[in-house]
Amino acid sequence: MASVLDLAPVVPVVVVDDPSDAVPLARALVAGGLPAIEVTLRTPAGLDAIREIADAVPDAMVGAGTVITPEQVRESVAAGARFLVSPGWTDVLLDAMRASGVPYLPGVSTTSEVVALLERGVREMKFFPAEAAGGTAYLKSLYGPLPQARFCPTGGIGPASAPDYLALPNVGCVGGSWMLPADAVAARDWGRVEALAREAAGLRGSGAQV
Ligand SMILES: O=C(O)C(=O)C[C@H](O)[C@H](O)COP(=O)(O)O
Repeated sequence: MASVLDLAPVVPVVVVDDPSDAVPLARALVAGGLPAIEVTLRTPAGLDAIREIADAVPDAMVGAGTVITPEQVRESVAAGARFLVSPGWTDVLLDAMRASGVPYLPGVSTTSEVVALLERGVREMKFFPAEAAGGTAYLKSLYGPLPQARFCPTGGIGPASAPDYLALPNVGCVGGSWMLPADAVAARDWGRVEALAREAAGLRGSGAQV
């Protein structure tokens, strides 16, 4: 199964309020070079947005974020989600994600959660909330004892800090919403979203960090 961490260096995290924004927004992200898109289920429009992007933007790889129940796992996959991301995990949620047939990233923020996932055979995780939970320093510290765990840090990351995360050997990609500023989305300024996506797609690791 393809790894979510290797889809793209930057995964935009999208909160859709108006379902009619979903397709133009996804087109702008894809045009800017960010094809892997996490649409959160935080808003009621989330599932419809996934469905519309899956149907109308074939070059996008749309996934579902904020997945916290087995029902949301099933609904997301039925709507066309090609990967699943959760902010945290339980065994119930993990079982449903495993059974979904699509790649998934359970969320962690502590060492014990990482160890518990490794114990269950899962090596790829979301690190959330990245900045608040310790940022790059925390991930560097985890790499010593737990080099087999790989992460997609998300939460509070922007264009200035993303290269520092991407330079870490245990980071496959970063997630974030910085290329979707609320005022640009409200104004339906898809050109600005595309330009910010292009900048984000050009970000790479800033050099060896460990
Ligand atoms: O909705 C979820 O499932 C989450 O886990 C939270 C999001 O991934 C982050 O809130 C995005 O982070 P920002 O780039 O700080 O906006």
